[in-house]
Amino acid sequence: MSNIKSTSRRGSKKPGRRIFSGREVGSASTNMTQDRMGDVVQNESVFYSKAENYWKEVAPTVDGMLGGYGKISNVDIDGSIKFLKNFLGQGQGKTSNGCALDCGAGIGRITKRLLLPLFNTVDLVDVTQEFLDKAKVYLGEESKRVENYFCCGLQDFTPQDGRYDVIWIQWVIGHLTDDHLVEFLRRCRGGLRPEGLIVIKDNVAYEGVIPDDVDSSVCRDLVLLKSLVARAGLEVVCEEQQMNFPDEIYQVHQLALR
Ligand SMILES: C[S@@+](CC[C@H](N)C(=O)[O-])C[C@H]1O[C@@H](n2cnc3c(N)ncnc32)[C@H](O)[C@@H]1O
Repeated sequence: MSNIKSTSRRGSKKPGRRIFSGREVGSASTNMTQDRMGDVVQNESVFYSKAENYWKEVAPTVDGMLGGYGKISNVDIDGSIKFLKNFLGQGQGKTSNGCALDCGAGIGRITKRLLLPLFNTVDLVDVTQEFLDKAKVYLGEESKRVENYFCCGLQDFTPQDGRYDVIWIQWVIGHLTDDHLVEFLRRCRGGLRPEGLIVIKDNVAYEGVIPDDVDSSVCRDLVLLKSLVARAGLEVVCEEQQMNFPDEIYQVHQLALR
């Protein structure tokens, strides 16, 4: 979720975004659902610059990060804590609690409530400088355990080799083209420590690729998302749907990748 907004079949919205022009996004009747992202993104540089401009206008608040759905933040974070704790610990196959990377971090909503409580240090990366500036205040005293604020598009970002135990990527993959997402995930593999984990948590379409012209993003179905994950040489080791979100928003899935 580049934002939270409307899905096709049940007319849902995605956290992180409004309903598209006040109507269902990507419903079959609007003829906007596509099979491939290439059909949607015709001009890459326009796709990225439109998204950057969109986010520059968004308030640096939890509600802004979640497209007016700030009320779901607690449920989201609780679900993420439960999911992530399955993998953390000491010993064979367990992921350590050294350093995490928050991708498309925004003001640090996830860093504050999920990552800083579980990891010794956290880095943030986001394309919007204003959000990273706000994060330094929003994270308060605990911001002293943030080592880096990288202002960079994920399509251009390379995590430092072997630095991270967990790379958390939430509500941002829709802002990357298919090829850039695959390449970014490959670079993330290089950024992992032994037994490190990548988590994608995002909106999932029922079928096809649903574009959002307002924030310049897409929502992919699970089949496509998993095919991109596989192209990056990663395996889905656990998958779970986030429950207890409002009915009108997209389904949100969390995928643990190694
Ligand atoms: C829906 S918000 C989600 C923020 C955060 N992940 C959360 O869940 O609270 C999307 C974030 O992605 C960032 N973003 C958009 N396109 C990006 C890109 N290409 N690379 C990195 N960040 C991007 C925006 O600036 C914004 O902070």
